[in-house]
Amino acid sequence: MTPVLQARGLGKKYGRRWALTDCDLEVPAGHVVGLVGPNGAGKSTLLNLSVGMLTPSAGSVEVLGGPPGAQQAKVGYVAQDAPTYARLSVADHLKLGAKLNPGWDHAVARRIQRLGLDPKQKAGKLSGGQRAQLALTLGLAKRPDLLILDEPVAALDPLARREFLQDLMEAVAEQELSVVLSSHLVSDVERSCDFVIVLVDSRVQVSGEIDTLLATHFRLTGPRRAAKDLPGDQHVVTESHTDVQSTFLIRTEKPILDPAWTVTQLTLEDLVLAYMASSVPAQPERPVLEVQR
Ligand SMILES: Nc1ncnc2c1ncn2[C@@H]1O[C@H](COP(=O)(O)OP(=O)(O)OP(=O)(O)O)[C@@H](O)[C@H]1O
Repeated sequence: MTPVLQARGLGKKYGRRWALTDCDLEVPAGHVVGLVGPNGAGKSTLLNLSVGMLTPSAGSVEVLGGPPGAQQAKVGYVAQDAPTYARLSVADHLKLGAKLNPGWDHAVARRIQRLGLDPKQKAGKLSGGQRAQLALTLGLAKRPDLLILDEPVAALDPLARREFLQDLMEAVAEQELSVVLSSHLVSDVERSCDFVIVLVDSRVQVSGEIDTLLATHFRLTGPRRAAKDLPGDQHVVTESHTDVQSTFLIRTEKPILDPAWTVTQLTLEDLVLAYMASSVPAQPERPVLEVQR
């Protein structure tokens, strides 16, 4: 099956600064993909490259098997600022969407009603969260094969955020939709995604199906030992030591046989934070990934 998103050596620089570097990715169809990373990591840059709003400075990206922008009817994109037409009413947006998109889902009006949005209200007069709801609803109603959402729930209140992510998961199950959504909240990704891409400081640190990643990453705690003395199949993501004890977060496909270790399973949050910590030395002022429940 054609991957919905495939990047090879993809990079983008603004002036002299790389916002995305050496990005190799393959995202299979049928997933809700969480693109997670702190502010300024390069998430929007990757998404904008994927929809053809930016051109790469290096490498290439394919969307649904073709160049970005070639299959506009099949790709839905909601940018970070939830763009809408300020002077058009909510109802006008639905009419316009129906005219422009052959596969338009006319049941969308019910969702607008459920959200309590007044069809006569001009989009410019909606609150930030309401505007985001409108933009996301239009994105879903287009019934694309791939929906790309940049920080889709950032402006929503906690209940609306939960409901939207639930709607998204239902749409994926019903419409054979694939979704790539960016977030700096691990909890959003934990709740709604089954595939994760961790992007830190312009580089993809790890990507894959969440179940597979959690089944191959472990925390080992035991008597002090150097990383070089671990078996070759155990890739160290992070390590910390006291005088007598070592803790490693490792990735391995093989069973851990050494009885000296206490082996602990990781949560997604543990895994994401470990890859973030492994990417750069700690700096007090650097932005951190929010963990919010
Ligand atoms: N148009 C631009 N011109 C110059 N630099 C830019 C531009 N857009 C983004 N950048 C820089 O590229 C880097 C990555 O930005 P990007 O917006 O992709 O990050 P992000 O992960 O989406 O961040 P956030 O979570 O804050 O939205 C940042 O250092 C940012 O300052």
